[in-house]
Amino acid sequence: MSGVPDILAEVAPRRSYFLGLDFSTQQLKAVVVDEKLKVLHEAAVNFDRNLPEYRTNGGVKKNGSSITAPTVMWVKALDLLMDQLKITGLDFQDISAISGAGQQHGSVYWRKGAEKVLSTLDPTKFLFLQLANCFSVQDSPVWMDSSTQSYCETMEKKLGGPQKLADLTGSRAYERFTGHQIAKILTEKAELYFNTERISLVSSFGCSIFLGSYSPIDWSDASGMNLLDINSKEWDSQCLHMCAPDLKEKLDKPVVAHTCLGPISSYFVERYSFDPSCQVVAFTGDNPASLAGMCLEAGDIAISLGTSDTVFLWLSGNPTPSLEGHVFCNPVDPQAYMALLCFKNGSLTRERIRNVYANRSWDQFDALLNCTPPGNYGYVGMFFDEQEITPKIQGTFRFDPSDQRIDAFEEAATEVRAVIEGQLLAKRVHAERLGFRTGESCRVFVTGGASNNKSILQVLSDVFNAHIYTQDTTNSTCLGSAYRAAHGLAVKQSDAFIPFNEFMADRRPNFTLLCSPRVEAAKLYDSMAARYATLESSVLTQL
Ligand SMILES: Nc1ncnc2c1ncn2[C@@H]1O[C@H](COP(=O)(O)OP(=O)(O)O)[C@@H](O)[C@H]1O
Ligand SMILES: O=C(CO)[C@@H](O)[C@H](O)COP(=O)(O)O
Repeated sequence: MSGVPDILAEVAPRRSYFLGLDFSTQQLKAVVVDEKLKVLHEAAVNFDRNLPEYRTNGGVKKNGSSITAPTVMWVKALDLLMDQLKITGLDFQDISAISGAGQQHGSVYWRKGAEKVLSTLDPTKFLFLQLANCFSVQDSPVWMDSSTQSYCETMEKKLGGPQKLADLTGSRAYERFTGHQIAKILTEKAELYFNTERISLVSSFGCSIFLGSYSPIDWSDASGMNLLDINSKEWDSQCLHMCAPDLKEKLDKPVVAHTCLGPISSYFVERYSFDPSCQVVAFTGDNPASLAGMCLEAGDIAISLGTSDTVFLWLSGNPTPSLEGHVFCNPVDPQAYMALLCFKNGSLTRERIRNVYANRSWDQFDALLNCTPPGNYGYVGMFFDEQEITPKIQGTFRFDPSDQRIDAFEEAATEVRAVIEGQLLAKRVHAERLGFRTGESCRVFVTGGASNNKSILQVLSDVFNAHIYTQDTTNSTCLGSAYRAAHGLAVKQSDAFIPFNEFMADRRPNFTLLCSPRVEAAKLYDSMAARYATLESSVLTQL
């Protein structure tokens, strides 16, 4: 036993379930866990497939470098998701607390008067019909957007350079970070900005619907805006003023992520028979929630292979942000931080190559990957279909064994192995720059859609020379949200903060060892990582 009192049993002697949600790029997902935090139900609504009327591709709409998603689509997805959960036989009365997550950095603009609508929703009607007119900006900018370069330059310049901004907010200026997206809306659509009474992140937008009033933004997701002082955990007034007037009021005070914000809105009580005392715990970013779902410990590294690929780890002690990657406030420990690297060209790039070379089939893709040896006979590829984040670069770069740039590989299998090796070597090279050391004693925890693919995971194991672990569900974001709901409720019922790792001690999820590194392949990737780093630098200097 951990010595932590079983607060869940004390507060809720009957069934006590927890609902975790994830408003991610391509889908809205949910997981329900029981009092032991074991998964009972999972559900998902895919935006392209289940809501074709919004005409998204991969959950988003592209207009050059501006990338958005229709805000009301996420609301309609929630209507569908709740109905899906209902038909699993779930009794919503059993849910003691809810939390959730959202794709990071994306923003939602609530029109003046929208909170009134939120708090007086008619339970006989769908949410999307009632909230359709509540958004002053119809299409929310999302994390894939890269249209705010000039705003980024301005902020870095005014703050005394990129490192100064990173020291303050955890990151240098990034185009997808919300402060710059808000500045762009003010410049291009001022009347919409002035008609906005509240700006939410995707996470706090989802939370607001469950609360029936505006939810504050939690510290962890707030760290992805270039607006929060990650040391004081307050908005930085200089950064706010640089982006837009009255922004402090439109954002409200950020809160620590485990905050219980209040009971669920009467809409959900009346429409779905939730218990009126069911608590809503602040939602956070999808990567922070995933860190909670994987119960990461110091020394472990997590890799999420979702729409984006991300690499993240728990940071103890004082944060030392650099010009690459991000430092976010930790979602489960108010004193700690997490480091994150984001790669925009993740699953969608792999999918494109699968569609062209492997007949849209992951089985055929795997067969091609497995018929080529580690090292790909010396061929290397970098595939940045969209402008990459780490590092900032776009285009396709293929090299032969003597490092000469070539236009195409001769074999489909070479292209397939090149995309996987290139993506995974990039993760290793950039994680090492953050101070991470690969090696047999290191454990890599994987999650996200592509972590279903064992052939890809074997390459990951060899490239990182590390053992690869997965959970029973590849959806650690939802799981982390459900854990955070349970933890937030326990903290509310307790007199003192309960460390998350202690709280989870008797409830930790199962991890399965899926792949172990092969000695010869791992050796080969040591030298290939150095070669990849040199090739990447040469590409960057030639831009
Ligand atoms: N067997 C597989 N091999 C490789 N990739 C896969 C496989 N199954 C699903 N995926 C990828 O998973 C992606 C979705 O991952 P997910 O974590 O659900 O994304 P998000 O949370 O960003 O919406 C899809 O774009 C798909 O390419
Ligand atoms: O921009 C980032 C992190 O900084 C992305 O990781 C988004 O948070 C999207 O997440 P997925 O939908 O790919 O999980």
